[in-house]
Amino acid sequence: GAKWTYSGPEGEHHWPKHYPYCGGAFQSPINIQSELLRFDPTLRPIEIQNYNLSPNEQLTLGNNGHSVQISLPSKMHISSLHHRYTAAQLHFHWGSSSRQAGSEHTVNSKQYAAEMHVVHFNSDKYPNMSMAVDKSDGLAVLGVLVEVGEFNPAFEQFLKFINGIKYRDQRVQVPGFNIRALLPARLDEYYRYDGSLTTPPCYPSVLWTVFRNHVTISRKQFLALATSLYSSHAQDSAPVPLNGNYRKPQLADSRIVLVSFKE
Ligand SMILES: NS(=O)(=O)c1cc(-c2ccccc2)cc(-c2ccccc2)c1
Ligand SMILES: [Zn+2]
Repeated sequence: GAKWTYSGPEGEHHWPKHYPYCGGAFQSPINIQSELLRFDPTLRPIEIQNYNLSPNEQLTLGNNGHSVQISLPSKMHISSLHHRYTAAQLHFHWGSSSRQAGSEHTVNSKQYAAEMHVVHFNSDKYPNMSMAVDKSDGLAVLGVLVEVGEFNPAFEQFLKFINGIKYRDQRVQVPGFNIRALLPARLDEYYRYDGSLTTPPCYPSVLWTVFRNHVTISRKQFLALATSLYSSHAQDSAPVPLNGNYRKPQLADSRIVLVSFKE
């Protein structure tokens, strides 16, 4: 589709011109505020299958010009929702070296350094991601808030290859690793709401699960993420740094955010 960016004339305020859903309802991300929360005792712990990948498996690590993403094998899935949601890819949103705040979801207006999204599609009802992406029950995304702190060995499993994908459309193969280790310890504590893709075309097709607990990466790891990549192609004369790739919180309207935990 048409180009879109996170700032300037193709920035998020202009997205609805080419992508009407971006100006519609049920948009993500949102500011998760205490006043919006409602405890829901039916929210079960997230159960994931086959996230522990062998190093013999190869994953594609790529720079799509808007984020760094890792393709995921279809044996990985979420088994605790009403339908099976099969993993497709994971990617990140982050700030910059001068602004260490780049998460999409905020919690009581606190913006974290970065955010990871593990994208899954409803494989019970749709044959592939493309058929699921614009359906109201099509996608389930696991959101993980990332703070700068302790070094994270799991993040290092792909960050160590990031200089191989500096430019748009570059891809490298990396050995599989335990994707579960990228998630917080507790999969039973999370925020839940109906929302959208946070990038164009902004389809309102995402069941959002944002874990209550953040993970940490070291400052050096954050800088690797925030300063290694360009959104421009290798041959482009003017390299455009890739950072600040987060959409700002959208109006929650009358949406309630369900929580799986009491206090
Ligand atoms: N941020 S997100 O989770 O809502 C999201 C989901 C998907 C997505 C991926 C596969 C199937 C369907 C949707 C793609 C992106 C994306 C990020 C950067 C550049 C372009 C697209 C972002
Ligand atoms: Zn995302």
